[in-house]
Amino acid sequence: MEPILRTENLTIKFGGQTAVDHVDFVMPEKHFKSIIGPNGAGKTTFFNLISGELKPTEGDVFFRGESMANYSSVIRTRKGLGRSFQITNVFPNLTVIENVRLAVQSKEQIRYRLFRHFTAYKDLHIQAERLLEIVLLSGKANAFANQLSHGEKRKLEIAMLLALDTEVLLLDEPTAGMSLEEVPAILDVIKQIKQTGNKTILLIEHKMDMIMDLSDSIMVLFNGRLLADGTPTEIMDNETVQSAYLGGLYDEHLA
Ligand SMILES: Nc1ncnc2c1ncn2[C@@H]1O[C@H](COP(=O)(O)OP(=O)(O)OP(=O)(O)O)[C@@H](O)[C@H]1O
Repeated sequence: MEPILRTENLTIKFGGQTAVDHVDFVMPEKHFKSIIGPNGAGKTTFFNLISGELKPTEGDVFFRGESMANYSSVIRTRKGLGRSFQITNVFPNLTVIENVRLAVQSKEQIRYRLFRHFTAYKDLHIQAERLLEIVLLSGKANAFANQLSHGEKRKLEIAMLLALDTEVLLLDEPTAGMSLEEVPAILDVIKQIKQTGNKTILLIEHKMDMIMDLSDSIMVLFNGRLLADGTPTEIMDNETVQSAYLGGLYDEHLA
C-alpha cells in the first residue's frame, strides 16, 4: 500500500552546505514518528521541505502518491499536510478563541466555497471551543493571545493546526522554550491527539523521554542524512546511532 507520505532523494543545499542530504523516508498512515538529531542536523529544514516552505535542490515529496513539487505550502495544507503554526501566524491582539475560530473559518471557507455560503458563526465558535478543550486551553479562551505564557502559546498553535483538520500533523518542537512545569500538559495534549487514532503525526523533539513515550518509530538525522529509522528499541540499540549521537543525549535525559 502507498504510504501517506514519503520522500525520494530529498535534498537541499544552502550555498556549499547540504542541509538535507538525499533522504528517502516513508511514513505509514496513522503512524507516529519522531525525528531526532543534534542541533543543525536538518530536522526543521526537512519539515520545511515537506510543508513546501522550502523547495528542494533535488528529490521530491509525495503525499498519497502524488508529487508535491508544484504545490505551495497553502495548497499542501488544503490537501492534508499540516504544519504547526508558528506564533507569528497568531494575531496577538485577538483573543485565544477568536484566533482558533479564524483558523476553523479558513478551513470551512475552503470546504463551503463551492456552495457560496459559510457555516454560521455559532458553529465555528462551537468547533473552536471543542479544540480549546482538546488542547487544555478552555480557561484562557477570552485572554488575548499576547497575554499567554510560552506553553499556552504552543497549545494555541496546536489548536490552530487541529482546526485545519489535516490528515498529517507536522509538530516542530512543541515544547521548545517551555518551563519544566509546562511540558507535561503539552505531552498530554499530543497523547490525546494520538489516542483519537485518526492522525498521522511527525514530531521533532529533543526530549527523549517524551519521544520514547509517544513514538511508533524514530528516525535519526545526522548532518542532513538519514542515519537510522526504526522502532524506539531498535534506535536505542543501534550502535551507529549511539556512537554518532544518542549515547550522551539518552543518558542526559533519561538516566
Ligand atoms: N535558510 C537557510 N539558509 C542557510 N542555511 C540554513 C537555512 N536554514 C537552515 N540552514 C542550515 O541548515 C542546517 C540545518 O538546520 P536545521 O534548522 O534544519 O537543523 P535542526 O536539526 O532543525 O536544528 P535544531 O535542533 O537546532 O533546531 C544548519 O546548519 C542551518 O544553519
